Amino acid sequence: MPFAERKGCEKSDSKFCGVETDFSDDFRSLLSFNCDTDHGRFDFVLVPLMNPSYRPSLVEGINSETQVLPFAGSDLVLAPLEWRCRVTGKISSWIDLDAKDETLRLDSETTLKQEIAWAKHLSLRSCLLPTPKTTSCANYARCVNQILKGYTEMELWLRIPLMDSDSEDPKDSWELWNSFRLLCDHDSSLSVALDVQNMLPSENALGRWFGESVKAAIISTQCFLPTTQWYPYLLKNHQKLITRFFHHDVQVIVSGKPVFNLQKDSVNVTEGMQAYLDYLSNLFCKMEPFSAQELKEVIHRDRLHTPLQPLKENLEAHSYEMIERDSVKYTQYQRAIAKALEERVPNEKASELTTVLMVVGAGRGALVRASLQAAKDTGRKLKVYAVEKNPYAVVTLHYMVKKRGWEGIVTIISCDMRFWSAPEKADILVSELLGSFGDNELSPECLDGAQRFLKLDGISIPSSYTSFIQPITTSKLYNTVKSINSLSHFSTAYSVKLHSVARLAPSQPLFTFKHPEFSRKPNNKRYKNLRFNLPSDTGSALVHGFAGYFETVLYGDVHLSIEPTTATPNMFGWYPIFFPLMKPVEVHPKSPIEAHFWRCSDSTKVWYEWSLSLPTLSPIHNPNGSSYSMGL
Ligand SMILES: C[S@@+](CC[C@H](N)C(=O)[O-])C[C@H]1O[C@@H](n2cnc3c(N)ncnc32)[C@H](O)[C@@H]1O
Repeated sequence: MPFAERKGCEKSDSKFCGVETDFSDDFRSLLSFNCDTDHGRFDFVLVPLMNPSYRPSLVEGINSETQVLPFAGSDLVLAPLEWRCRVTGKISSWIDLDAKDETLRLDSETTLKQEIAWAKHLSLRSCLLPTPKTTSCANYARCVNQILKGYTEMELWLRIPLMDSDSEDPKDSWELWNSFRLLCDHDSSLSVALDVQNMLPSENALGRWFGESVKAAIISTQCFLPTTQWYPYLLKNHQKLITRFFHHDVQVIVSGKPVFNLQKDSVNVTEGMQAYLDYLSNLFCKMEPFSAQELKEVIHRDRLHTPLQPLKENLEAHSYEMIERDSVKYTQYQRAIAKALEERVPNEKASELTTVLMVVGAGRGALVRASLQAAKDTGRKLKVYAVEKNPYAVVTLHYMVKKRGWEGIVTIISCDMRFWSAPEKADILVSELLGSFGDNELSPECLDGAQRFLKLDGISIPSSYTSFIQPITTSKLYNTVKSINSLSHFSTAYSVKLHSVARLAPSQPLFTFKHPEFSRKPNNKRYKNLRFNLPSDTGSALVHGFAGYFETVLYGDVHLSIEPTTATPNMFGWYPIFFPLMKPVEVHPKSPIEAHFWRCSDSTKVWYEWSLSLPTLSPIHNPNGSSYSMGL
């Protein structure tokens, strides 16, 4: 029974828990014993499909018609759905396709192909491939790659130890995974099953895996300690790790013999294993339930969206609806406007002076409302111009002004702010033309046009904004872009609610724009190169691209941010932006990443170009905005 359906664990998404078992030729009993009876209630078994003593070279006449391969029972012992949902096939762990011994190598290849063919016959959803014996695993990868290219319905999980603790000279096991998946050209049906042992790598080394395609975590019973009642429990770091796996839809599989809970008289092995499952269920139940907002957003995780272009295209009603739902944004704007009003008009002049405030890009009027509320709260007199170029949003603006009786205070201007001849100058210019990357909805170009009608000592809200970038591992997004099968999609930026990512180094500021900028001729072209160093205990990692964020100073100390370390709490209106790399780049400890970003423009459009110069050179992405640009 999935965790989510267990009593007390009623959460939105179900997580499954499996158990690793030995080979048995009585498959029916094995499954019932581990999944269906009071002895065990696991969701699925990870089990060898073939008798482990089998070696093709030792069997005479294997190809003759009378020879039966030593698989566990016939396909009839389980119903098709049981095979599919309750069994993950474990490919024989003795196989070594890169062995020097030719007989072993050929036996391994034959067995791998036979077992996969059987798993395919049974329509299994997934099979576990044994850990490569060494990093030199080209022949193993070649055979797996042939399988992947021939049959895409089944997932193959490569078993990788989270930490190589056996050898005297421990290697970074991530390298093993990386060699294998590079040889298989990032095939999306190839994933990782991580073996979790007692020793855990550093937090940064662990973090890398959350950007990789990890489908299962196999946790050894040796990781558990006994409570005073001899029930198994995990230490804090293991608890944290397993909870993180739950958050990332990783299936947990318990492996090994039960070590605790053995003092009961009638205890048998599976009752002991049930105690581990109970512990994991409790851990699952202890997770914070999703908030209403998180629940709504789950389906957007790792989904690539085309960033909005509110200047070139008129936003539709549902886009305004989404934008206006984020009440935190408007509260912050209201606070910033209140501050600006108080600074502009001293208390003693509050009843005499009228502040001229222009909301440029007024949309359906939410910032007009926030401005009037700020005026009411501070006791300041206000005259408002609402400038909007989308004629359909203007319809709603008129409706709102009429309904609220604001005709004497609010003037609606249906016009592009860059071309409007204002009848007077403004004290305060309020706008929200910000994209996930700050300037990517062309706020700089629009506000350069609008500052003509701002008084020389006038205030712009926002007063500045800065974009940030950060190198990330995200095999999921990389594979999504790759599946579109066109190089131009690697030269495009996407807005995306990042979930399956590893943030490899702290983000750094990229481009800043300040408003107003009366002192010089506006130049909104930018170029910057940034160096990122991975923390020394991360190990190596693969960079699939850059996550982009923005931070803005609305006024004084009132900020908005989507940069993860300074993010405005409970604000959900913007997802980060993602700049992919055509070819993911391997980064090693102590070798920095050097990224170059350009903001370019011509008379009709603005676009970004990006490239790497370290650790290797990459092509310059999106030259001349050929794949992705923002229309002026
Ligand atoms: C992101 S929406 C924000 C709407 C509203 N201010 C809010 O916060 O709810 C940006 C709005 O600015 C408008 N806009 C963009 N560029 C403009 C321009 N150059 N002149 C006038 N309006 C513009 C768009 O049509 C859109 O309604």
